[in-house]
Amino acid sequence: MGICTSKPSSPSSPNLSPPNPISAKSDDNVNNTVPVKDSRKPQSSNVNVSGGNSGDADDEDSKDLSKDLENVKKSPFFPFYSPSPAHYFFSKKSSPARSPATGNASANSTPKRFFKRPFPPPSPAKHIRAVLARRHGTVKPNEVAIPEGSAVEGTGLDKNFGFPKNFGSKYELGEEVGRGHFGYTCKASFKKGELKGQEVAVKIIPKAKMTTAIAIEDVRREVKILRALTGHNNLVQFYDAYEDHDNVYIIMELCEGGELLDRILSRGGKYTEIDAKAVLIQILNVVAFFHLQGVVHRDLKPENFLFMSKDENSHLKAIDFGLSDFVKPDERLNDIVGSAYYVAPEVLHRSYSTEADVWSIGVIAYILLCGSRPFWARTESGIFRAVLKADPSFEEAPWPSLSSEAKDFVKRLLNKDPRKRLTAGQALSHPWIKNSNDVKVPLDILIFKLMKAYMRSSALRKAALRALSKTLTVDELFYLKEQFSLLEPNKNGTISLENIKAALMKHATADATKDSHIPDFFASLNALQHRRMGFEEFCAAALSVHQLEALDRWEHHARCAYELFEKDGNRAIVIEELASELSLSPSVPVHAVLHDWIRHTDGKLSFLGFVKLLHGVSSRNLAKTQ
Ligand SMILES: Nc1ncnc2c1ncn2[C@@H]1O[C@H](COP(=O)(O)OP(=O)(O)OP(=O)(O)O)[C@@H](O)[C@H]1O
Ligand SMILES: [Ca+2]
Ligand SMILES: [Ca+2]
Repeated sequence: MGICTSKPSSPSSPNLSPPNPISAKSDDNVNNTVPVKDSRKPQSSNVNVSGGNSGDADDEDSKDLSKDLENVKKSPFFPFYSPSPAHYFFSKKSSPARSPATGNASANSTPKRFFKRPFPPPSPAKHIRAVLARRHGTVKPNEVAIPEGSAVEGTGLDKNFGFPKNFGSKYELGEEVGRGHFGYTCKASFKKGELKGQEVAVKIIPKAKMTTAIAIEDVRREVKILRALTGHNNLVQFYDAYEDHDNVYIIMELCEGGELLDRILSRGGKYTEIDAKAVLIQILNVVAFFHLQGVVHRDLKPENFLFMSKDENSHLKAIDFGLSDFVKPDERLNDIVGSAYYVAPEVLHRSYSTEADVWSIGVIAYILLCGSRPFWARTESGIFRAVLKADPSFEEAPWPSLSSEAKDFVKRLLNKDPRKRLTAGQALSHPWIKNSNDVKVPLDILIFKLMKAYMRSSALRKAALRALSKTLTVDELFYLKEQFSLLEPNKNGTISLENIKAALMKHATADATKDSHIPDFFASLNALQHRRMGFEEFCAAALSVHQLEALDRWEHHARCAYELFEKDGNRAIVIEELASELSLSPSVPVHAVLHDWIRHTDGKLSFLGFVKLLHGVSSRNLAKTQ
């Protein structure tokens, strides 16, 4: 498409910056003992929440070590431990790491130190301690967090959910099939009527465990989101919710194939690329669906995906919306939620949205392909440090024998910058995935966010984006073509505001989206009311500059685009006019800020100005860079 002499290379080549081979970080106290916990045992006895303190938990696991080791020795999975690829390389910029030997800073002193013993395989993940502390109220350190059998009355909390109360008369409760931190799940069957004898799953959440308003709100939202999200093949089907004095009962379809975690373990940790892809396609599909509905799951982990049957090729279903929430396209959430091994860096920084789920899928993908966790430490704070600062290794077995596309895929999901991370829809368009059977790229909510920003941009920025869109490669265009066709253009290959509205209404289930975002979104596209958009303009509107910037060939893209912009778009502009094009507020010192954006020889936009313009500027972020 572009006129640059050298075409950008295919994105299938690994294109993320290599890990920083500056120094290795050894996690404090990591000795590779194995904190495997059995999720099937009642967990209240091993939940330790230090009174509302989400900070250092370094002592926490050590207490359980001997028990953990015992569990591991007994574990049938012990022989499958693979050598760990997860040694961490910290960047020069990272804060000094404590050396276990000296307790001193050692960030630059131990290049490429390897852990001597293998990492443990993935084990059931515990929730972040801050999550539990907020949900159970302040408890003393090392105390059992949940006051067993605490009275439902007298707490001052409203534990009425407004659900029907006749669970017992409709269902016959059967054996327990699974257990998590908040609830346990049993089989049940209809007592009478047409469906008599038909089996369902019932997640039972004891009201005694709902000791805070947040815990109660979580259950309300869990049911609300389950009700709102219906009709996806990879989502557990919700039937109804009941309550009585003691419990809430969530009735769902019964998944009889067990958790993805158990399947990973029973396979000895590793999946072939083909098998991993089959799992990841289903996960990405359903997560793209959540995101389009304005729902962020916030607790994606292998325990929260169930197979429908024991069959090898069984369908996978997402479960457990206990920590999920609605999020509007421009909104950022700030509560730290999830399970430590899977939590995204921006969640720990308390400013995140749907991209955080994609990070968790990156962690799952890493585990599927190599059998180890990308970010591991024996303590919660150690895991957090790794998530924030370490680059997972792609150098140890089996990574060298895996395809470069597989590695590129995982790296692009584990990009620490959420703006540069692929979305679920883009991940389904990645070269590693896109040619597999059963891949249908779903409508991506990112397209709408980007189009909204484009419609609000100045004519100059639109011209710059148009130039950049002409440098896109075949692989990048694949995703945009898929998205464009989902908006159902007319015969001339153009889309209107009506097409966009219709596509959103069709792909987003009404219930969920009413609560989230669609009405404001349409308002922002009003400028499209009297015209149609062709594919070329759509590419300019829906390309993500941040994501292109994450590629090795970004410089090339940008230079080519600037050449095109010089031919068709660049023009002489004075600083005041540029400031007004950018709608900068009068408080921005425009001469100081925009000085280098304009070429002094001819008064046109410089390369720097062009790149800045591509990113889109606001008075706020300009003020920040000052
Ligand atoms: N529909 C279902 N069919 C079969 N088993 C199920 C179903 N839903 C849940 N389970 C089983 O029950 C377990 C606990 O359910 P769930 O994950 O919803 O509980 P939780 O207490 O919220 O978990 P967590 O500790 O991860 O927050 C699951 O891991 C799974 O083994
Ligand atoms: Ca769960
Ligand atoms: Ca849960």
